[in-house]
Parts: sequence; structure tokens; C-alpha cells
Amino acid sequence: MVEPVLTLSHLQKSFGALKATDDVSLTLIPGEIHALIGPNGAGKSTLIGQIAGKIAPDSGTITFRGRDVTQLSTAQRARLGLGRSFQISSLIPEFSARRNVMLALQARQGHPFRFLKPVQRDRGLIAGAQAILTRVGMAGRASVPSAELSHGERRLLEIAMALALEPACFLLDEPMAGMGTEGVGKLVSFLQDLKQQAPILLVEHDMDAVFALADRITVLVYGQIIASGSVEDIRHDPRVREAYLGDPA
Ligand SMILES: Nc1ncnc2c1ncn2[C@@H]1O[C@H](COP(=O)(O)OP(=O)(O)OP(=O)(O)O)[C@@H](O)[C@H]1O
Repeated sequence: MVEPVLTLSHLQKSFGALKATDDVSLTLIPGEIHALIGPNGAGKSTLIGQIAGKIAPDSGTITFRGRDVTQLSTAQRARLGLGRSFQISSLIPEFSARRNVMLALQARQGHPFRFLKPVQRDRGLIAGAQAILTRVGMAGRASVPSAELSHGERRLLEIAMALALEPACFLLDEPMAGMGTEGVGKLVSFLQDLKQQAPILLVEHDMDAVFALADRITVLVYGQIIASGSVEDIRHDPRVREAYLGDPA
């Protein structure tokens, strides 16, 4: 059997009386896109937060590349290659797209993220950042301050920054949000390519994109996994249709 890159075992997290994560176990294996879907409030972001190290689970374990990382900080996990999904809030608005990616490249090289060397003249960093922006289809927007990018372009920039860290898996939280049809189409083909580099745990509300991309789908409702399987399994699962797609038939 293929060794999973990431394994969640019996994770539990409550907020007061609310069980946001209720005995969740799942794996992410090399080469796959594993989509995590569920209605609003199902607990998807809470789960991603626990994997990234932003939220401490009440119990259960998170194993990454064979190592128990449950007690490690976000930064320690990132150093081991657990892909942070950068949030738009972590982009520096007045910096160009290229310079934001250069910051991520510097972070990868071990420099503290917030403290800048005079990077403008560092040809290696410039070329590296430009190559990554080309990969995500943003070469022509490299000089534009991130504040002036469209919402969809900012989401691509977040992915570019995650790429710069060369993680062993990607955690992507709603990368399609706010993108037009063309943007979603491009991102779908990009993620199909990206999964060969490192597997992707994908939280996404765009069901067409999920059905086009996912190798496996896990469905969360009220913090619990109600179904997990292939696209076809999930499409035809009556519990999923009822609980998630709102289709009693
Ligand atoms: N810090 C918190 N304190 C109290 N309750 C919280 C906290 N964070 C999340 N919750 C609750 O936990 C439940 C799961 O929320 P979560 O944001 O993980 O769901 P989600 O599936 O990501 O939803 P969405 O699709 O709307 O982003 C919700 O009922 C939410 O109100």
C-alpha cells in the first residue's frame, strides 16, 4: 500500500458544546487531489486549521511524512514541508506580485518572512519568482502591486507563494472563490498538473471544479465524515444527496 503523506486519526475539536470536528480520520496519498466538501459550518476550515497548526485539536493525531506533528507549531510544520495556504491577508499590498513571491522564496531559504534584505537586486530571487509566476499564468502581472490585482489574481498569487515553499503537500482552502469561469478553468488544469508535484487537500465549494479534479472526496456534515470515496461514489451516495446537495431523492 502507498504510504500516506498526511494522516488524520480520530481528530476532535469542540467550541463549547459544538463539536466542530467529530472523530475525523482521513489520509492524503501521493499524486492525489483529495477534496473536502460539506455545507457551510460543516467544519472544513476548522479541520484545515488543525492540520496547519493554527487550531489545537482536543484529541487525536496528525501524522505528516511518518512523524507525529500534532504538538508542533505552524512554523515547525511548514519547515517540515506541510504546505501552508497563504491567505490574501498575508500578501503585502504595496509590493508587486513578484516581490511577494520573492519574500516566500526568502522564507523558504530560512530568512524570517518579515525582515527584508534589499532583494530588488538579487537576480536569483527575481528569476525564481518570475518562473513561479509564469507557472501560475501571471508572468504578465509580475510588476503589478498586489493591491491592484483582481481577486482571482490574488488567489493565484497565494498559490504562487505556496509553490515557492516547495511543500510536500498543499492545503488549499477555497482557491476558486471569487474567480470567473475562465479563471476556474485555468486553475483546474493547473491543479491537475500540480498534484504530480505534491498531493493536494482541497476545500472547495465549486462542485463542478471538485468533480473535475478530485481523485477522492470526503464529505463533512456537522463535523463528521458522512461519506468518502470516488467522484462517482459521492455523486450517487443518497446520504450526500440528502444532507449536502439538499436532494431528498
Ligand atoms: N473560534 C470559534 N469559536 C466558536 N465556534 C467556532 C469557531 N470557529 C468555528 N466555529 C464554529 O464551528 C463550526 C464549523 O465552522 P467552520 O468554519 O470550520 O466550517 P466550514 O465548513 O469551514 O464553513 P464554510 O464553508 O462556511 O467556510 C461552525 O458552526 C462555526 O460557527
